[in-house]
Amino acid sequence: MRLVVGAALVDDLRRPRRLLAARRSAPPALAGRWELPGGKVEPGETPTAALHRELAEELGVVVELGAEVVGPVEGCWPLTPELRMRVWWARIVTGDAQPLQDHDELRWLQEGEWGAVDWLPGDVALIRHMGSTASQR
Ligand SMILES: Nc1nc2c([nH]c(=O)n2[C@H]2C[C@H](O)[C@@H](COP(=O)(O)OP(=O)(O)OP(=O)(O)O)O2)c(=O)[nH]1
Repeated sequence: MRLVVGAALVDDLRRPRRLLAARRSAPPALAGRWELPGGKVEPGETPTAALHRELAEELGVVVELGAEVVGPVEGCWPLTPELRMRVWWARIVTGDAQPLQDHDELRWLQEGEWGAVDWLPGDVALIRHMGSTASQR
């Protein structure tokens, strides 16, 4: 089982309205679908260090992490039989997010429209959960 980390990048950690979605450019089976920026945790790396590294590589940003979006399986969100993801709310503190690596488009989704893009299948339940918790704040 491999651990993936992802960031729910939002405009405001206390009252999230806009969420950043990233469109994958590869591999062909996943290209064109939308995901949270992030990636696999490398051996010897902590999950949050991996997340900061991936966000710098993929988007060119430095972020502040907020609370973890705790998933239903040992705190994780199951993606595939081989992959699980841990997710943190996050806010950009330095930089302007650009699709530098792995993505060909970024989109800030407005409040109430977080489900409006074609998310990877493993993300659908997570995005629905995040939308409902965000709207309760
Ligand atoms: N980053 C990210 N990956 C996701 C999400 N949902 C989802 O199913 N995945 C899957 C897609 C990939 O199979 C896997 C993440 O691997 P990746 O290929 O992005 O990781 P990486 O950048 O570290 O790349 P590599 O080491 O495999 O080259 O998790 C998501 O929301 N964010």
